[in-house]
Amino acid sequence: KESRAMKFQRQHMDPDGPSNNSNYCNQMMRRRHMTEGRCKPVNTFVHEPLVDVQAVCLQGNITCKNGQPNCHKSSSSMKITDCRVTRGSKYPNCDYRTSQKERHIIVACEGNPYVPVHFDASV
Ligand SMILES: Nc1ncnc2c1ncn2[C@@H]1O[C@H](C(=O)NS(=O)(=O)C[C@H]2[C@@H](O)[C@H](n3ccc(=O)[nH]c3=O)O[C@@H]2CO)[C@@H](O)[C@H]1O
Repeated sequence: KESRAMKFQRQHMDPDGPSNNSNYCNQMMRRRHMTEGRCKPVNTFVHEPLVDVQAVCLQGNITCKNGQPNCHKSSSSMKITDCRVTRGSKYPNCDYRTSQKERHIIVACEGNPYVPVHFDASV
């Protein structure tokens, strides 16, 4: 069974990216298995080293969207790509808009070791 930490890495880590091709999201959402059963509506990939994203768990504590107190905001902005499903997208042919950004990320952390398990938002 996939751990929550590994699920976070499968869904949100791509240190080697970004590739500024407009098909990045169409390819990566499939490759990382987020188009099975439904087209995941929104997903962010982070293009920073895993250790840097794991270090966010040690940074500023803030409240998550779901009210839990275990979210943390990165102190610096990070290279990310937002994937958002298009209006014309029809499962199983999931179609995404690819948007490259530099944002502070907000992740929820859990466990021992205390690592990212959920991507809350970018600001
Ligand atoms: N505090 C917590 N502590 C611990 N765990 C917590 C906590 N909170 C939730 N989980 C858990 O995480 C799991 C999960 O999948 N949550 S999810 O909201 O649906 C994920 C969102 C995110 O993947 C994506 N998104 C969204 C915005 C964006 O900019 N970029 C972007 O990628 O969209 C998804 C839907 O919004 C679920 O099991 C829940 O229990």
